[in-house]
Amino acid sequence: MRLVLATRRSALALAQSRAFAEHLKSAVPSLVIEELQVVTSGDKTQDRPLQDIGGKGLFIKELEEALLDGRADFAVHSIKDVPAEIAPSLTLACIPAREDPRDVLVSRTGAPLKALPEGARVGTSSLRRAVALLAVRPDLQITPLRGNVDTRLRKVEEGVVDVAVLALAGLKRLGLAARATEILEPEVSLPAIGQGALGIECRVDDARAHEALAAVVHPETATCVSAERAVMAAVEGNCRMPVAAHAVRAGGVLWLRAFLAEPDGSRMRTGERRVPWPQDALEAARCGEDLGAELRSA
Ligand SMILES: NCc1[nH]cc(CCC(=O)O)c1CC(=O)O
Repeated sequence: MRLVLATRRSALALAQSRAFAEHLKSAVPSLVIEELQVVTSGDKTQDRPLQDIGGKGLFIKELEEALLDGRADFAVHSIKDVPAEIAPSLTLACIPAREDPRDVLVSRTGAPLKALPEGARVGTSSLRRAVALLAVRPDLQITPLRGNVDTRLRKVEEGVVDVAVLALAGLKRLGLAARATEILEPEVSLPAIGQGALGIECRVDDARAHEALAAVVHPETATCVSAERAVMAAVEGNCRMPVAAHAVRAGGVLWLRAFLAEPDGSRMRTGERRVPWPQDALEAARCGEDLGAELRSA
């Protein structure tokens, strides 16, 4: 069987798409995977904060078009970039095992968060990361920092910022984990919804793709991501609201933590749920919906 994989062209997108393709091929040896590289709207506007560009799904729209017009059979996304609602004839058929979901600091001097000098410039365009770090270190100066992982690392080296906040998963996939100077535990920086996980999207009615992708579904990750994404849907999360949700399996329990704040970082409210491990993704989603509704109305 032959399937065409659609991917963005950034170094990170190619690394994770190719690693996923290898993983899928080892699970389904008869599979031949071809790669289709697609440029998305999100890739064309590296210099502006995403929340100013507006619009959801900036990193997936053109990939979805390739699926809809049959140029590709499945698309590999960082599920963090996939909005709550996707095109009706498309589905997230597969969530494979998650990479480390934590954020990290890359600081030029190597100083950890606690030891950064007063007023240090922290590069991040993520409202979630800004809110989390300012809660611990209100003196820090948050500076917008977008672009691919290598661009952001370079801005630290050049001294444009003193420190950048990145996803450890992205660094690991690029073989750059050694650049992290501090891992931020979820207690300090609660990961983004779906961080570290991939989402594989295909046509609802494509039985061949579904059958192949089923071989690499990771049920535990899928359950956690389902709970996290339900928080996003319930708070009607858009890029202007700092929002985080992170679920883990702790023995027989799903432990879901989340926060929501106003766009200016004020009124940060946090919440959590510990429920018996859900039977399926739907039950996990109900838990996330419930927590999201609580945060929204708080
Ligand atoms: N915001 C962009 C983005 N989307 C996905 C990742 C990599 C981490 C992941 O796969 O969740 C990154 C980079 C980052 O946040 O540093």
